[in-house]
Amino acid sequence: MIVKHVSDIVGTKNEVDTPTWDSRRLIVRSDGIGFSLNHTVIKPGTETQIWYKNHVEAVYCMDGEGEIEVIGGETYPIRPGTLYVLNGHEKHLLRAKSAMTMLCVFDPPLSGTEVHDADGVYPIAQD
Ligand SMILES: CC(=O)NCC[C@H](N)C(=O)O
Repeated sequence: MIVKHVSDIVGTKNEVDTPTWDSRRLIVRSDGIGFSLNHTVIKPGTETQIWYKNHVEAVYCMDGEGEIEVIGGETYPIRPGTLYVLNGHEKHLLRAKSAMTMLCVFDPPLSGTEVHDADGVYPIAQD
């Protein structure tokens, strides 16, 4: 059994704070359970280009408002209760009108320290 509190993660290498989002990696690859889970805050007034070509990500919005634009596709509003799953590895733009608190699940799991590369991609974790 694994029990953690987000305060155990804040300020460690498994909190990744970028100009557009702050991600607390609650469950990581080394936990050995086959997926990872982040508590992520998307900063208000930001836009982030993302492409999880190596992962499937499920995102559940718990607070805040914004939108996701699939590049070459549709734009969907995000509000508390919205779930989206990037099961087609869609390139997208994530925009936050207000601070959005998101629960993010990744398969395969993140090692915990990943940041986006220039294309918005995370590598496949090796450690
Ligand atoms: C919702 C989203 O994709 N945010 C970008 C950060 C990422 N999900 C993470 O928490 O590592």
